[in-house]
Amino acid sequence: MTDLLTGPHTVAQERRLVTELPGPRSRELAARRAAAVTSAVGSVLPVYIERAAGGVVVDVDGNSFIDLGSGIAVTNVGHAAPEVVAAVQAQVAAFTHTCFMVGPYEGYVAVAEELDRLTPGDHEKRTALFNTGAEAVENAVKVARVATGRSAVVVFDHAYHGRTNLTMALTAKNMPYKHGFGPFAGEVYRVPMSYPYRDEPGTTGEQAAARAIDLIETQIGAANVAAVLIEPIQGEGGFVVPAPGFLPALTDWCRRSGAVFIADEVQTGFCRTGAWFASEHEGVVPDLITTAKGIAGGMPLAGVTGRAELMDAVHTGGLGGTYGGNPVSCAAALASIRIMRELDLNAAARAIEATMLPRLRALQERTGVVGDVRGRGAMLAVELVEPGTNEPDSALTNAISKACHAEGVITLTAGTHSNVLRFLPPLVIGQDLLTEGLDVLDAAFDAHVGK
Ligand SMILES: Cc1ncc(COP(=O)(O)O)c(CNCCCC(=O)O)c1O
Repeated sequence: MTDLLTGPHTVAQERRLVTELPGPRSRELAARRAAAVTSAVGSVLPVYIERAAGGVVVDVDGNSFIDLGSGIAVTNVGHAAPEVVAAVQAQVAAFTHTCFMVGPYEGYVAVAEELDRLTPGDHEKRTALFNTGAEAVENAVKVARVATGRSAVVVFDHAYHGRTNLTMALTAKNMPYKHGFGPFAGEVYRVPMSYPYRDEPGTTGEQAAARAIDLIETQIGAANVAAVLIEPIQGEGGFVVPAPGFLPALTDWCRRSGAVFIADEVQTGFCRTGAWFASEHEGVVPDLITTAKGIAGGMPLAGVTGRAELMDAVHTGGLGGTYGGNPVSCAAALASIRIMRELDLNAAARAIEATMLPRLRALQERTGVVGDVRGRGAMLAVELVEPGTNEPDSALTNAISKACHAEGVITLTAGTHSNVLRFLPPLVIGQDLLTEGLDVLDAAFDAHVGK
């Protein structure tokens, strides 16, 4: 566990509340927001942020929060990591944008070399860079369709892949992501996920895969499948870790049927789960892999990396976009990857798991409302249910999450039934700060369970 980030913190690594929440300046900003920003965009916290570093976020009224959300699995290297800041400052002063499709630059190539090197598999790879996870997923599907000449895309229950038209079609949960935004893109087919907590007890990964494959073969036709797209650990769907054997069985089927296996590692990538990519935990080598979030220390960057013969099957000019692989984001990514390597943030994520899992399991023992504890590395979750049942308890989940916010700890929820508390701390968070955050979580459970 690294206590020291990558240089002196610009913000004290402490939880400290100095006003009521929200404080006066946050309240002023909330009033301005109501008059300027659509209510269609929500926010989890009632406060407005002024600065952040390491594992701490400070609001405009001087309140310091322990961050167990990392801006939804983005600031893996910590907020405002000094090396990232320095790299961004140098690049932004050199040039901010040329459009790689107009005037190419080394940073894009260097990030592509890193992604080709770091992603699973020792085959020849190629990369294309974009801005957001949804954009990466959209383009991975484009590549798979051109490379196979097929159109069907197979996705899973509880999946989340983005908010664009195609990625809404790929995403499972209706509210808030899809409701009212149809019609959605066609040729998208959903099959059951391996969800050990909610599957028939004892269902193996192989059995769950056979269930999905039977539906693919009987209702879609293997020869029509361009891609099977899956998150190795489902993120917004509730940190669902498939049973061992599920992912390898799906990749084997893809190899046999000529479909492209796409791993969506937007949320699981870049040391988050204790490996560079979550696919590695089961020895899975994706044909294509999408990345974003943790790649660039908070700067917007996303990528599709995959087998050279698949990526290069697309005609020149078929992939691109104005900002894809922005040079400032690429500089941030190269600095972030250097931090991950030099600080061994894979080991840091595994150390976070070793600290957190016993505490989460103790909550399960003590409270009777934790139906499941799951995840890998620093991507962990508890699924909350009514005592003695597996009935989702979204109200309790929301109450506990908000109670943590009120005590200066940022937590996030997830799940198809909104009954999952998920934890995504920066991988560089100090042990003491993490432990203090878990103490606040314990107290929130005590204050709300059984009430
Ligand atoms: C696996 C996986 N694929 C794709 C995406 C989409 O990435 P973008 O960068 O948000 O487009 C995500 C983004 N997850 C957080 C969405 C938050 C929200 O919009 O409410 C993901 O987790």
